[in-house]
Amino acid sequence: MSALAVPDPDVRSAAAERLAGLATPTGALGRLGELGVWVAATQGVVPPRPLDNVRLVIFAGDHGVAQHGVSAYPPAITPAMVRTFVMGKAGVSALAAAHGVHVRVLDLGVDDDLDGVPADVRAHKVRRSSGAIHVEDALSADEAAQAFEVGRTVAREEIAAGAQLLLSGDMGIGNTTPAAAMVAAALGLPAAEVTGRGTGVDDAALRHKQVVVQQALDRAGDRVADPMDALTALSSADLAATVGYLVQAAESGVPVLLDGLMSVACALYADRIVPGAAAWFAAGHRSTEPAQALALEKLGLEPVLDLGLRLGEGSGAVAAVPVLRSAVALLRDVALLADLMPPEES
Ligand SMILES: O=C(O)c1ccc[n+]([C@@H]2O[C@H](COP(=O)([O-])O)[C@@H](O)[C@H]2O)c1
Ligand SMILES: Cc1cc2nc[nH]c2cc1C
Repeated sequence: MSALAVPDPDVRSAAAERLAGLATPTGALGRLGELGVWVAATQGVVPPRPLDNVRLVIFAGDHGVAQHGVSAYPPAITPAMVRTFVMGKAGVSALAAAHGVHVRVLDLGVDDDLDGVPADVRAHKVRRSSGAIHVEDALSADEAAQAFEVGRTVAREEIAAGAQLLLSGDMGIGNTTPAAAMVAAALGLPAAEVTGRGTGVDDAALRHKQVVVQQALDRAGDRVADPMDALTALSSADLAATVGYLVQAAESGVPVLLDGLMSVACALYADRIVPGAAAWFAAGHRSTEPAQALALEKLGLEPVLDLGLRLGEGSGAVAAVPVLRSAVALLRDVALLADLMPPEES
């Protein structure tokens, strides 16, 4: 792979200079100022263009581990929610409608034929459910590569549709278990430090979930040193596709707003596969999952929002879109102080 471009450093400097010259007190725009500079650098232009075409892809799949007491909800929720996204009635659908974000949902590994769901949603299925990671690999190496390529292709399609900002979302009962294992494997941490309550498991189920995550890590062993092998052992079709999507966005120089644990765990792997990819990512929100916080820290990303959200679906990323648009509006539309003041007598 050729070296990854970074967001334009000259444009970043020019944007920082414009920010410093706005008719606002120095530093008064706080994070909004920094975000505007980041968007300008990713676009390669000052002032940045308005983010009119923002596109979310929700990667859906089931997880064998969900049959083993790690979630507060049954796997049947996954296909039900895919149908709900298609109807535009999920939590993320309401947010996306409110904020003018285009939503696409893709089945990578839902354990259901999804009869009656539009063909484009079903066209990328890699397999029905992924392996139960504490006892078997999530995927074959070929399936991992196939899912990764689907993610890349989907990102290219979204970019061809004019995406100025891409968002990644997830749907899959049980997916906080593989995502936590992915983060533990990447950071060399034990299960106890990364495992969270997901959809809200009780104390006993949380302890069991920790054991399951540790079994998965022990089973995968040294293979986690290679990121694609780690995805084969510990992820799923939907998560491997998300990694490919994020890699392609970074390689295409399109900025990404990340969501909760699954999105950020996949960003960690995108940055392992293509070092420097994280420069193209911003964190939409802080989820309640400990592994998400650990992965964000490793990536050097500070979340825009901290609302106690743990919905997934891309909801935290969509909720942060108005903040990013605000940042762009300020850097575009505020006068320069120098234009308002008569030149100083020398
Ligand atoms: O985004 C997050 O950080 C997040 C945290 C907890 C739960 N979720 C969502 O809930 C589901 C996974 O939770 P669980 O308990 O089944 O592993 C999945 O559909 C996710 O979208 C998402
Ligand atoms: C209802 C429901 C909606 C979701 N959206 C993302 N994960 C979810 C899990 C459940 C249980």
